[in-house]
Amino acid sequence: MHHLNSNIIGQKLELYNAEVIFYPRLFHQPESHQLFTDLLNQISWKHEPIKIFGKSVLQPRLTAYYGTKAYTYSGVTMQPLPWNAPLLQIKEKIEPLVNTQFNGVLLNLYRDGQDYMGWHSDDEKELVKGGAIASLSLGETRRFIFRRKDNHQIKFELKLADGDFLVMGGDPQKFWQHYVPKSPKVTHPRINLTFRMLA
Ligand SMILES: O=C(O)CCC(=O)C(=O)O
Ligand SMILES: [Fe+2]
Repeated sequence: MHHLNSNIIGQKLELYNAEVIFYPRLFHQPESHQLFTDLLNQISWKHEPIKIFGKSVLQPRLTAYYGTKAYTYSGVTMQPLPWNAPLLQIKEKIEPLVNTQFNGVLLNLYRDGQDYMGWHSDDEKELVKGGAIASLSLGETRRFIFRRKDNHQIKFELKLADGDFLVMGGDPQKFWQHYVPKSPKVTHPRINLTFRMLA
């Protein structure tokens, strides 16, 4: 059990050398549903390319980036759009909980189970070292899997459902990667937001 600056209690996950705290259903209905709809309508969703081994490839999901600092992610520099109302609504709830201030948020829209995110660590050099990454999931439940970088057989799986909140602190990105696999049976969309602190 982990107690952070409020009476909301999260579960600390037992991941080697990582500080990952899970808050199931931090947001619930009707607020989570209202946020999902507002984000779907008010975020400027784009189908953007990334660079893989120097080649430009469309990402298998829609994305957006908001905040106050530019962010280079998978070889592409994103200029932030200014915070909007639903993002501020979320930011104001999570910042006291995580006891930190975020200046950027990356949004992913998984339109259905064909959309996914490949294995990666969030270790871009412009992220503040040791800064937490705070992830909120809305809409459809999707699998979220960690694996150790030094032994890909060691895995840890979560199902991230509507309103679930996950804080990756300490240095999980150094020892672990994570991904959101395809889920062919899923037909409904999911939105994920990862709040970040950029130097
Ligand atoms: O959709 C998710 O839960 C993960 C998103 C993620 O890993 C990222 O944006 O870096
Ligand atoms: Fe990530």
